[in-house]
Amino acid sequence: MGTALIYDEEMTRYKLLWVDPACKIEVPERLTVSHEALIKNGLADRCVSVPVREATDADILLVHSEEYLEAVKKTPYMTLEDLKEFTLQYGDVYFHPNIYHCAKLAAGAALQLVDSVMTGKVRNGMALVRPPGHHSMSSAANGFCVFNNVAIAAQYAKQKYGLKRVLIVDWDVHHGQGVQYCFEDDPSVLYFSWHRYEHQKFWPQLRESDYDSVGKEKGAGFNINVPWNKVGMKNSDYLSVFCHVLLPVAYEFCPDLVLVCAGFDSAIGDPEGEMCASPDIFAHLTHLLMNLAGGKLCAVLEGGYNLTSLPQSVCQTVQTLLGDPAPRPANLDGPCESALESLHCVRSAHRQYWSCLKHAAKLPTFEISTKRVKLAEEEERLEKGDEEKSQEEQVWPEPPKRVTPPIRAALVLPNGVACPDGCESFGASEDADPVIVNKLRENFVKDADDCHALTTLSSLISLVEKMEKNEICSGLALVCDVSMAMMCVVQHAATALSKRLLVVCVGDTAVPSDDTENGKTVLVQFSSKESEEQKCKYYIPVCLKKGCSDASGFLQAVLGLLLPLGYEYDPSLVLLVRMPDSGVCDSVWQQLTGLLQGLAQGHTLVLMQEGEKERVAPTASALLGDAAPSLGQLHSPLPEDVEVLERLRHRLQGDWKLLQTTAPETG
Ligand SMILES: CC(O)(O)CCCCCNCCCN
Ligand SMILES: [Zn+2]
Repeated sequence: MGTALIYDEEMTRYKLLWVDPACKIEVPERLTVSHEALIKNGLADRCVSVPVREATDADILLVHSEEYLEAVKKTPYMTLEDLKEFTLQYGDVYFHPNIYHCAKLAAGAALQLVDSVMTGKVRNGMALVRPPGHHSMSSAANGFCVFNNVAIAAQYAKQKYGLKRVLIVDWDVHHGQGVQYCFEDDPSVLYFSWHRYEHQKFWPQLRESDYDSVGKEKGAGFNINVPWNKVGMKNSDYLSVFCHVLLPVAYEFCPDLVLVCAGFDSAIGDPEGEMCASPDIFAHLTHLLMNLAGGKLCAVLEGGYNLTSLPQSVCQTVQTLLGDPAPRPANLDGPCESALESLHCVRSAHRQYWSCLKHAAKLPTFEISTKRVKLAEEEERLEKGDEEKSQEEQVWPEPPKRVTPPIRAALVLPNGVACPDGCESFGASEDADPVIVNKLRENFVKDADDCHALTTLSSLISLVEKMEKNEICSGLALVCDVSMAMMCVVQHAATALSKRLLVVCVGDTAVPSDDTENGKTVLVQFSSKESEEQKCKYYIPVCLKKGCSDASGFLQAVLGLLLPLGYEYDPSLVLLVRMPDSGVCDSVWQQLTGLLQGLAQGHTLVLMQEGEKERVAPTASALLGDAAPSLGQLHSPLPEDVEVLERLRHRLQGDWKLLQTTAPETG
């Protein structure tokens, strides 16, 4: 299934008609440069073009009051003076004779997107709209927003499709208070937002935008606010919050649909956000959400005011929705202290609502609050000092071209095992390097005349070579001895490949720990066997009580440990090894295979035992980028597993900064 793109140039036909410094950044060009970039990069014509429609009164009344709608209906007939007068009652927003029409199209576009995804016409999609929506409230326009496009879409989806749970992810740099107010007592809609806050000094300066607004009554726990109390947040800060807050909770919530308030003012260069995250981070944020809700994801444009980073970020998002592997994340150096404090506060505030956070460190409330006040005062003084600090022009490299290899998935299968559609069957190329073959023979093939093992291994080696050259994206091999094949690839990667290898071993087996000494290989093993304590930074045994058979424990380990560590390590190849007795179920296996493709530009090589041929089809579908099946609502992870995870994170966070979830204790 494809990706929908919804855009109509009618939404560019309104603009600010008078002087208002607060609103001058919200210009029609935001939409035109974004759409033109999608065309220029050949992404628009890879999408399914879906037309906009006007939201009906009934649609709008799902969120807004009748009096507000009636008032807005009058604006097309107002004089300039009346429009100015009408605008005065709201904050940081402007009206125009054509904005009501455009606001109906923006909301209607979001609804068209929901229909396209929910009816299975497409898998996911993006709506390029203006005016934005997430600040508008039941009876008020606010922050460039007239109707709350995404809130209307959530109510519409629940009503029309009987959805039980909708996740709204708001990665815009402003707090979508309109969305929060709409759903704060509603446990069927989980609203997640990060936003520039600076201890309530940044617009809209609301007390209820802080981390302790967790939702009300039945909705308690279903509103997650991550305040950024400093500007300059980077890719590491964003990924940390996804791995340690949003994703664990989102998987536990198990939404039927994911809506994204896709604001790109959280990217570098934006005058509003003043953050430093690069546009390609949105490829990863999108990728990390694409295995929720069976891949049903609707992204609706909110903010984004830098006309260079906005189109770049939009292209990164759409290209990922189309299934292209994400670029390797630029050097991730761990979250900053302010982000860690926010992370700690949010996890602590939600401990009581989400079992994945149950063991999150508590907030020593007294100490943290006084520390925060001290920090804020300190910042106040500094702020005074550099009042005149103008926003220096930020520059950043053009996001890397994301070329998809001609072969998406290559499979090395024994005779008689069918190769699923979309995959290429891969055999040892005749020109297998004789030197390598001989070395294999010596090192790995026990009885030298076992030509079957030899051909399989040489196929593996040439497969790895072709992945290295980006001729093949991912691979899957059924081998007679998984451990031996793993050693062979580890050995080859350590010597022949110049880059880093991440080995993810699912299930018990002896692993080549000596090879992890050279820092070229990190090996993470999930099993149920307590392994002898390894002090090595590069061999990480994750011992789970029920091994990989307990979905929630295993998934929390993947989200909270494997992913952050994998992102920080930034391998050029991921080797995913499934042991015969791993006990991992297909849907968890597919989630893992899907999530890991955010690393190494999707270069994932899967090794499985020959006997597991019924695993070939589900694994191949994950390698082809199909969304993994939903895991269902996850029960609490076993306390022992959460304990193991917390201890491991604590032990490793000195070496792996993205594993941190609390600010280092300051003296
Ligand atoms: C969709 C959105 O969240 O991007 C809207 C942001 C509104 C910002 C209002 N204040 C602007 C102050 C100008 N320096
Ligand atoms: Zn914004």
